[in-house]
Amino acid sequence: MAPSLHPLLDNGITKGSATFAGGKLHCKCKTNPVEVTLAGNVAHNHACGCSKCWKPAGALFSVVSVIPRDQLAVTAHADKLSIVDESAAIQRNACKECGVHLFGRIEKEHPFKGLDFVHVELSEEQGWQEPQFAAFVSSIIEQGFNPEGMDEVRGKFKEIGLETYDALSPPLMDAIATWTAKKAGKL
Ligand SMILES: N[C@@H](CCC(=O)N[C@@H](CS)C(=O)NCC(=O)O)C(=O)O
Ligand SMILES: [Zn+2]
Ligand SMILES: [Zn+2]
Repeated sequence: MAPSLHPLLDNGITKGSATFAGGKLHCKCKTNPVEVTLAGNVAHNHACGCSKCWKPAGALFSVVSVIPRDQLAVTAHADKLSIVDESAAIQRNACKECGVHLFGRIEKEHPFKGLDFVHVELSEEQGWQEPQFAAFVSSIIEQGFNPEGMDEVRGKFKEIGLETYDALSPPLMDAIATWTAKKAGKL
């Protein structure tokens, strides 16, 4: 059987809505779930194969996107959140009970500072921006995926119309490099 990329990818992609105004994310706790309210749609939604982004059980990839941090509020049970790895650029806030990551925030100087990372599958609302590309695809091997299966994985992304990259997409890599060049006074 073909491996599951992610439930939001395995059966093709559902397009988001241009007029969608946001909604709520919940962790998977049956009682007292952590609630995060997003006051707008997300951007740069993509599949990520890296080892740090939260994935649902059985999925090879995370589906992760960004939203300006001033459009994100923890609206219930914030006390259940804890930062997974304080030393990472992205401080991923996970529910201590169910392990779901509710949001990732960048506090240090970084090209994406000001944006929070979120997983729209934690919402029941429809209309979130659909995944646009697949990032850090080769990183799934680091987590034990058989390298011989990579053609199949990249082929599945191609079938659903997503480009695959082993870092971020070229526009995002260019944005990072531009930020770095400006910081160093080269641009
Ligand atoms: N191969 C590495 C890649 C990790 C990585 O660089 N992840 C990217 C995409 S989420 C990143 O920007 N990480 C910053 C962070 O996790 O703070 C892994 O799988 O752990
Ligand atoms: Zn939870
Ligand atoms: Zn990642």
